[in-house]
Amino acid sequence: MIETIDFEALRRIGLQQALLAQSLSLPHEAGDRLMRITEVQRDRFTLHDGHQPQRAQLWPTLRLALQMQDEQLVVGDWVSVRDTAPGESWVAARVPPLNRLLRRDSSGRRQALVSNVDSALLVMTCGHDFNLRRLDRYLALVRLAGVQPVVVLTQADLHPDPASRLRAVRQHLGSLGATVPVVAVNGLTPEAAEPLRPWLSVGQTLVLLGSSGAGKSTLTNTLTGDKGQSTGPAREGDGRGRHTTTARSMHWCTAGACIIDTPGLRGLQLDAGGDELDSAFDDVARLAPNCRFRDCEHRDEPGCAVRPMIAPERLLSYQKLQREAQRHELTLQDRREQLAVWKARGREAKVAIRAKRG
Ligand SMILES: Nc1nc2c(ncn2[C@@H]2O[C@H](COP(=O)(O)OP(=O)(O)OP(=O)(O)O)[C@@H](O)[C@H]2O)c(=O)[nH]1
Ligand SMILES: [Zn+2]
Repeated sequence: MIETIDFEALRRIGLQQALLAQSLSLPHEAGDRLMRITEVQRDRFTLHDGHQPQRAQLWPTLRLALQMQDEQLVVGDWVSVRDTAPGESWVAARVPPLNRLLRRDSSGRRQALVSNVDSALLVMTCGHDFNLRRLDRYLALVRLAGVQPVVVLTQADLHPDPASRLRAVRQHLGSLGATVPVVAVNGLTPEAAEPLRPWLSVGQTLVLLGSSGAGKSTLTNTLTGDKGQSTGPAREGDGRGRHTTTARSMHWCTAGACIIDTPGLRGLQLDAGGDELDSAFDDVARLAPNCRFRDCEHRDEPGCAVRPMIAPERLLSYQKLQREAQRHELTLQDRREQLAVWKARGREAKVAIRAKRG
């Protein structure tokens, strides 16, 4: 692929050295091109090469490989695209992503949301949508993937005292606050971009997460100058792009960054076991070894080192998510045990058949 690569153009839409290096070891044919997925419609994709968008379908071998690994291609993935005829293009291989936001769907299966992102804007309003427990859930989702979170409180213009909301979030986050910036904006005005500058420069990729009505699309439209995603970073917009958020899609900020808008995630379930969750709640987990009792649940035990240091709401979030993680681990354990039983039965059956045949 290297001979046809326009690195500058790809860098503008988020390509990093590490991904480029990975792409070189993919199986490829002459003429394959490196592109980024900007939208997914089942087995059809919209892709971009930094100059223009293009459509492609999923190459059958790749479809099979993904199916076998229970994986999906998502917005943000880098892929190689192969043309077999004019107007007939295929996604032939995926560059292993640097990171992915993962959740579990209602049947407990792992589902990727987006990949290869640098930062995640956790969007909620200063008003009715303000919810610290939900914020903790999103925060864990993002920290589990090693992605930089930024809390964005929208509708600051409608709230009598947005500064009090900022304070509430900072208090809630406690020691974690040092690594999680919190800003309040009016998403309808261009000034909303100001406090977000550090995450908006060329080559960066950010994703917007939050419930429906939190102001994600409004912020996207403001940051992209309402250009919409069909136009791409190198061309001027025609204003057609305004979308309703029913699917994830990548857009281009006027300041240069790539931005992925997502629909609200109702009933978000994390894809993490207890230990992984501890790493996402390191503010809590770090203190736990100092509790008097090794199995302290940080509720009303004497000598608890966690409770005095962590905001009560955040501790509740941690305990709730830990319970979910443990249930998830149990389900996985059940499945493994079930599988072992089936395998054993299969072996017994084979033995019985052989014995019968003599
Ligand atoms: N006054 C004011 N209104 C805002 C602000 N941000 C969003 N709104 C309004 O709030 C409503 C919801 O905003 P959206 O951007 O559609 O919310 P969303 O998060 O994209 O919602 P979904 O697309 O359903 O996921 C819209 O009517 C916006 O105009 C803001 O900062 N100030
Ligand atoms: Zn404790």
